[in-house]
Amino acid sequence: MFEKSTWIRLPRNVVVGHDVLSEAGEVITSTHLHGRPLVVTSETPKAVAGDFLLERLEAAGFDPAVVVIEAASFGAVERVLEAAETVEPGFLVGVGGGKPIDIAKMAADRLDVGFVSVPTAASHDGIVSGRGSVPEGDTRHSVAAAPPIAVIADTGIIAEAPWELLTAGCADIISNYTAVKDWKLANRLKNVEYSEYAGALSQMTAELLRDAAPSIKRGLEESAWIVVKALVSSGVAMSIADSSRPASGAEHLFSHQLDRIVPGSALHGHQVGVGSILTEYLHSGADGEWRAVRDALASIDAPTTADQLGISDEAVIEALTTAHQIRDRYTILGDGIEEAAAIEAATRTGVI
Ligand SMILES: NC(=O)C1=CN([C@@H]2O[C@H](COP(=O)(O)OP(=O)(O)OC[C@H]3O[C@@H](n4cnc5c(N)ncnc54)[C@H](O)[C@@H]3O)[C@@H](O)[C@H]2O)C=CC1
Ligand SMILES: O=C(CO)COP(=O)(O)O
Ligand SMILES: [Zn+2]
Repeated sequence: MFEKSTWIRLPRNVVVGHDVLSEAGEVITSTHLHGRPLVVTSETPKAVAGDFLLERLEAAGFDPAVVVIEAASFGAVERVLEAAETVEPGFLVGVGGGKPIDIAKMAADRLDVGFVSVPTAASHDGIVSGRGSVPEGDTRHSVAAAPPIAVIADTGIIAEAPWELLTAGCADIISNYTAVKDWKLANRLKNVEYSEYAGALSQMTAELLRDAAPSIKRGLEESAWIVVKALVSSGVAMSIADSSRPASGAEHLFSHQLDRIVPGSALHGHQVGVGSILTEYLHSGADGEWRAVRDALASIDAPTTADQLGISDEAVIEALTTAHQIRDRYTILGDGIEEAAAIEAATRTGVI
């Protein structure tokens, strides 16, 4: 008897383009979300988009409230839940980079209300995904949550964000190459469930972005458009898989470990990009495809070395040799690699 079943939860409205934040009231109304919006944001995103969004929501007849968070932590989720006790929101809106969006997503899930994603930077592929990524002690959780009901990505705002945030988003996408390789490896060696559709979509997204690299230029709104579309596509792959596996392998474990060892040194996307060079080397060897990964990163101006990340060689080696401990996710790192092997990989690829 056939007993398999699956739920694929995807956003209903994905609205991308110039000045679309002006239409926020209309976009949200069309999703049939009701009640008070609770806007979850951080300081800069509030200034560049949050305050304007509050105005637009009021103009559309909503009575919004706002909570400002600083970090991606379970404590921040609790702060939003506390704010929700008085606001009694009908839905949550995450405005910002990956951190406020993840917090709003997880808090909405806990409150069992809808969630709207308003990225102010194309810096990560959590814009659309049904996951939250949160550090806790010496581990990093990939928390299941509902994906946004609507995404409002204003390319005017995103194009004005610092260029580094856009190159970080590109690198987060380029890292899909190695994430998919790790996922396939885990399927072969550990019988981890693998989705051909999610894997193919994730890989194709990285390929399309690599091919579009010549059109991705500083200060060009068209570039924000290209990158946001790729981030949406990558997030959909995670929703199809119901896991961050299509977009997060050993290169992400490496980055999560750097967040612990040298917190705040570099952007998530930049760290996973450099991690991808290293793990591609571990997958395919000295004559393998690590140069293609490095060149793809360099072509969009993303860091390819520890120096460019602003991270010491020692931190890179420590992160690479301990990344497998971050979570129970089988990757090319297996049960851990020897320090000598890590030094060899980092030296041969020019990362250190
Ligand atoms: N849930 C998921 O599937 C995914 C989650 N993530 C998570 O997202 C986070 C990384 O995202 P980031 O956006 O790099 O972090 P972030 O939210 O800390 O943003 C990075 C910086 O950009 C600033 N910023 C954002 N928009 C700006 C604008 N328009 N102008 C000027 N500054 C602006 C923020 O204030 C912050 O200082 C990590 O915690 C990562 O684990 C990343 C990928 C996928
Ligand atoms: O960053 C992610 C995908 O780009 C997902 O993060 P996790 O590794 O926490 O699942
Ligand atoms: Zn990522």
